[in-house]
Amino acid sequence: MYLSSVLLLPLPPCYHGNVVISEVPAVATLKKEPKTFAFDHCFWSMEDSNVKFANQEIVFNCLGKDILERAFEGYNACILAYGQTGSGKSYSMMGTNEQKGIIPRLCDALFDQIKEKEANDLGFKVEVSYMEIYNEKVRDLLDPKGRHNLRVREHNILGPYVDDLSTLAVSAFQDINTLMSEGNKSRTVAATNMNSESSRSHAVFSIIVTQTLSDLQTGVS
Ligand SMILES: Nc1ncnc2c1ncn2[C@@H]1O[C@H](COP(=O)(O)OP(=O)(O)OP(=O)(O)O)[C@@H](O)[C@H]1O
Repeated sequence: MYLSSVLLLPLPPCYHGNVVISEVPAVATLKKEPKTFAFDHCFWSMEDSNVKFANQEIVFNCLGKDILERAFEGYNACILAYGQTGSGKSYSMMGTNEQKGIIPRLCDALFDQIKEKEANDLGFKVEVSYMEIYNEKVRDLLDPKGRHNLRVREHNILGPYVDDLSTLAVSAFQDINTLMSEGNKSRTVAATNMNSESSRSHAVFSIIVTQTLSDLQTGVS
C-alpha cells in the first residue's frame, strides 16, 4: 500500500491560497461558458486572533486523518499541494517545529496507530522515498551521492516508476524528519520576488506501508 505521495508544485504567480483543493480561473474568457468547480474545504489563515483562523491542526484534521484511515484499509492515497510561489505549500505540508504541517502530523499518527495495531500475527514495515523533478530531470533526495539523473520507466502492471530510487526503512517520525532535512538540503532553491527561499522544483515524498498478517499455526505470512 502506498500511503501518501506529496507533490509540491511551484507555479507562476497567478494563483493564490493556503491549501488549494480546486481553483476557479482568475480570468474567465468571454468566448467560453463560465465553469463551476467543487471543493470540500477552504482555509483562512491570516490572523490567529480571528475565530475563522485555520491552524495546522485544523488543516490536518480536514485533510490528513481520512488519508491515513484509507491507507490502513489498503488504498493508495495522495496529497498534492499546488499554488503560487510563496502561497504556503511547504508551510502547509512540512510547517515548522512549533507549527507542524501535514507530513509530520500524518507520520506521528501513522506510527501511533502502528503501535496500537501491532500484534504477534500483525507486523508493519514503513519505507520512504524522496525525489525532486526539476527541468524534467529526476533526482534522488535521499541519496547523498545521488547527483545523477534517474530514469522514469513503465512497469507493465504497476505503471510508471523511478528506476533506482532509494527507499529507506524507518521506525519513527524522527527518522523521516532526519531524512527529509538531509534531502531538503539538496533541493533546488532560489529567491523569487515573493519568497526568498522558494523551492524551484517539484518534490515527491512517498511513504510505503506494508502490513503482514501471519498465520501463527502454519507460520505462513
Ligand atoms: N498559513 C501560514 N501561516 C504562517 N506563515 C505562513 C503560512 N503560509 C505560508 N507562510 C509563510 O510564508 C512564506 C512562504 O511560504 P512557503 O515557503 O510555504 O511557500 P511555497 O508555496 O512553498 O513557495 P515556493 O513555491 O516559492 O516554494 C514562508 O515564510 C512561510 O512560513
